[in-house]
Amino acid sequence: MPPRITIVTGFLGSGKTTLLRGLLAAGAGRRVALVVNEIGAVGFDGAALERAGASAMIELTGGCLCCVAGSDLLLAVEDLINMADPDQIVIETTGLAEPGGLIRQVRAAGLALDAVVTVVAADGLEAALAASPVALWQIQAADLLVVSRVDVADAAQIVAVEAQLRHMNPRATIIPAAHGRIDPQLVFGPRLNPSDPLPMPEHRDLDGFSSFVWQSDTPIQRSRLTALLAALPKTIYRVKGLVHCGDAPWPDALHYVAGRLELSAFRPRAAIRPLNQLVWIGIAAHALQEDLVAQLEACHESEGRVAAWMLRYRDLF
Ligand SMILES: Nc1nc2c(ncn2[C@@H]2O[C@H](COP(=O)(O)OP(=O)(O)OP(=O)(O)O)[C@@H](O)[C@H]2O)c(=O)[nH]1
Repeated sequence: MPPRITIVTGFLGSGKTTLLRGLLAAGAGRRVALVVNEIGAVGFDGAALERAGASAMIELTGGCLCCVAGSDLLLAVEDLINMADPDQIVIETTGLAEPGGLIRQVRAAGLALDAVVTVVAADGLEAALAASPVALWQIQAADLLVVSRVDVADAAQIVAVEAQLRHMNPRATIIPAAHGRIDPQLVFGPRLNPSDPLPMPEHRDLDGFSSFVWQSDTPIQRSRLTALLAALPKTIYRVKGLVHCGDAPWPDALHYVAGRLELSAFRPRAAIRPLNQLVWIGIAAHALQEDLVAQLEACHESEGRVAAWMLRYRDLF
């Protein structure tokens, strides 16, 4: 049997990867393979998704699949079938994807599309809608709307967001989720055969967003980095990656979404080099690259502290 396709979309940092990790960890009752599309030239979500139980995974980095011809996607789907013979293939879009383009590509390839699932952060809808028209198109294209971060949003906020979503897309089922913990049957059970996408306005060149990657091989002073992130201009919407801080042996996974920062210890299976790898995404982010890189370089630990850090943790490298 050819695998069935589910598209998981949602604006930058809305919780797509977290949802997938939750679904995989819960055991979807089927072999699930993943195509993960990333805007940045470096992908970070793959390792965590493989650990969560994906039967196979292909990361397509450096741009949005919806903006280019379908060959990359179709090759990835073919590869996954050869690698793992999955029952279900989930395509995780970038946060800036226009899902209509992908729906058309999947249909044109004769693949069976079960559902378009759009993730919306309960405390992030306003910022997403203000940042790009794509956020609304993603909501309108959904068969299922998963409202993430209900564990941190307050009850009134959740009710208000659900009402807004119902207004924007009356036909979609709305499912609340904390850390992606929902019954996989809710996502993989229904075969909804999504309707053909509405013709969307022109969507090109990521609608003014751009990205750059910053890498360095010197540990960072945590307080300086958090101060830098706290003072970021609003046009930088999403930062993600791994950093080694001078106060810890292990890297931290860094997630910054519209002013909200999360740093959490991440135990890698092998040493990570370069030590710091961050993707920066925002409106004309490339224009701020030089300035931000200079600020980041100034976050490095001093030579003396780097030497002490290397000595202390040398067995790990
Ligand atoms: N508390 C809480 N945090 C969440 C939840 N879902 C996602 N997050 C956090 O939100 C941030 C972004 O989550 P991701 O799952 O990486 O978002 P994404 O949509 O895959 O991000 P992009 O691929 O960059 O667009 C991370 O810091 C997550 O830990 C949730 O349900 N509860």
